[in-house]
Amino acid sequence: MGCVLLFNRLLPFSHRFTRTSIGLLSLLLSYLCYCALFPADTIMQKAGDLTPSCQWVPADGAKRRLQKSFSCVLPLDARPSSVEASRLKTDQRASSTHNVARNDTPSPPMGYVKFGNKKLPNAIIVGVKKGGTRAVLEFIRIHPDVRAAGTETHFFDRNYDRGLEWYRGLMPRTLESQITMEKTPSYFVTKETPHRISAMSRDTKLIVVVRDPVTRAISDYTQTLSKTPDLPSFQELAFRNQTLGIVDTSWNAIRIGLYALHLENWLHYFPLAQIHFVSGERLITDPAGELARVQDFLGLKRIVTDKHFYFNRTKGFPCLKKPESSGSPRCLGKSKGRTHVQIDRDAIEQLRDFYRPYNVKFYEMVGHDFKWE
Ligand SMILES: Nc1ncnc2c1ncn2[C@@H]1O[C@H](COP(=O)(O)OS(=O)(=O)O)[C@@H](OP(=O)(O)O)[C@H]1O
Repeated sequence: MGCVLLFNRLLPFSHRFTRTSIGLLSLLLSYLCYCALFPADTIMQKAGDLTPSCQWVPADGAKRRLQKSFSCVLPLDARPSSVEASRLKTDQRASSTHNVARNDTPSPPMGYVKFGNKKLPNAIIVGVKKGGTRAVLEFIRIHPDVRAAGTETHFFDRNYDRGLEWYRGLMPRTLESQITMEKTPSYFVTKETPHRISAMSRDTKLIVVVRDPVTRAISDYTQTLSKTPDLPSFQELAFRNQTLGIVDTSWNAIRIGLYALHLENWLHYFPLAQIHFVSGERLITDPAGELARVQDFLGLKRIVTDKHFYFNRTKGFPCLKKPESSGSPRCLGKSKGRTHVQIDRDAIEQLRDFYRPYNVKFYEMVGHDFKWE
């Protein structure tokens, strides 16, 4: 400060005047460059932008408008839970201090900054339909190091032609330390999927939630019936000839349960160690135990524990406890944990006999007895 005063005294007035002019001129030039480089709409999200990639911003002050546009578009499962909300706040703090953004697009210097990058998934829940895949995804995404696409992408079975960049666009933004996940249960039974996932990355970790194939088939049928009330009976679809006990393996609800056959296809592309099997039954009786194994498999610290769950008697299933920060207890939606259609005992016994050799083979392949009897 002293130096500046001394310098000012020593300099003649005209010099100071020139120096001030140069200073003002350079300030003006910097401002003009800034406006040219970052026009308003690269900083402020357009009000009409309804793409799912719109950034979620915590509701404080002027940012509330953006949150509104987000919640209008995304399905409930895709919205960040209040746990995720507080996590995102932490993420944002972390990335602003470390200046993490190694983005595909240049980061805006201020305003509504998007943090992290959209990455291709490191781990995918590939099946099985009606196994409990939604429960696993919703439970694991409580973990601060996991972020997940809310909806099923069906990239590797129905949307493969759209390309990997389309797929990446569906993913949430993550920091370097966070794992990206998605779940699409039909992958497990789609022939092309293992090859396609391994072409994306041979390091992708795979999770399969398996459940007694007979119960799974009934659950599958119950779901289809809820959408198509004039469906033929379960027995009519499950058997070519029920008297002779000939099962119709072309019916998807039956075919999906032939786990050993589908797994064989996956093992051509992935080592068994890269596939983790969750027991759909234990997921209901001991969610914390199953989640501990999932976290170990993903190389995560065991943060999701029994403290996060309570058994909801009305629903008859484990639900998520009220997070510490805010929000309310969360159970999965009505389509999860439905009352099943009643199927006669004989048909069930016939299906048990049918699946037994496939189940035994599956237990041998994965080295675990799931005890579906
Ligand atoms: N905590 C909790 N809450 C509710 N439901 C739970 C839970 N854990 C596992 N399940 C079982 O998940 C079954 C649905 O499986 P998916 O999520 O894989 O179904 S889907 O393929 O995505 O349609 C669903 O099947 P149904 O009972 O036949 O409806 C449930 O049994």
